[in-house]
Amino acid sequence: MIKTSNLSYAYENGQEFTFPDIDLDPGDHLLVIGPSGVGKTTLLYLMAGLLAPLDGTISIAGTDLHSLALNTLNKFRGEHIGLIFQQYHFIKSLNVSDNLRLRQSFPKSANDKKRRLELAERLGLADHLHKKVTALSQGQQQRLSIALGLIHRPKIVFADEPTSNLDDLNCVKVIELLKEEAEICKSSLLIITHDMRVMSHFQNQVVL
Ligand SMILES: Nc1ncnc2c1ncn2[C@@H]1O[C@H](COP(=O)(O)OP(=O)(O)OP(=O)(O)O)[C@@H](O)[C@H]1O
Repeated sequence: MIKTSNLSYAYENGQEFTFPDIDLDPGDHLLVIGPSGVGKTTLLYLMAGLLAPLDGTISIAGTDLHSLALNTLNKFRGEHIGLIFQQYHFIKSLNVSDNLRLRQSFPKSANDKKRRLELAERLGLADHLHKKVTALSQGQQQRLSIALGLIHRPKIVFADEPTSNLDDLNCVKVIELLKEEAEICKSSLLIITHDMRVMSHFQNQVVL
């Protein structure tokens, strides 16, 4: 499902990174761990096609990501990849429900209310659907970010520190939800973390 080969990246200031090869089958889970600043988020952005590699290749479901034209790449990402960002990407003028509905409508038009309610229920957001996103607590915003990454049932889920703002109870809930969703959708799951609470739940780990 995901295969990287000889990946490297350089920021404009000349800071360079080389990454170990990753080979993840459909339904597999992988944790990418390592100290702050080692390039974990950079690797995730490369695999999601948000950054272009200096060298090397990334293949997702047999498609060479960086051979795609920008429009096709955006459509491919929207359809197949679920991104759970460390920094939230919400439309601040919309409420929780409308943020989820907007994500459902891209790239294909879909308005699956049942799915929104089910996911909101499982993430403890059901009572907050009509709140502005700016009125949510940090933990609620993180759970909304997770819901936005999963709402369209992507084949691959990339999650960057999905539990960092969560208490122990919600941390376990989120890990279980990510695993359950991955199981139901046969999705591959790649999580970046340095949260010790997450590490014990996944055997397959790569250290950067
Ligand atoms: N847009 C950018 N321009 C220049 N340097 C950057 C940029 N983004 C990140 N970096 C630098 O690249 C390095 C790797 O950043 P990255 O966010 O990938 O690390 P990380 O392992 O995910 O860190 P953390 O665990 O703290 O989130 C850091 O030194 C960071 O300052």
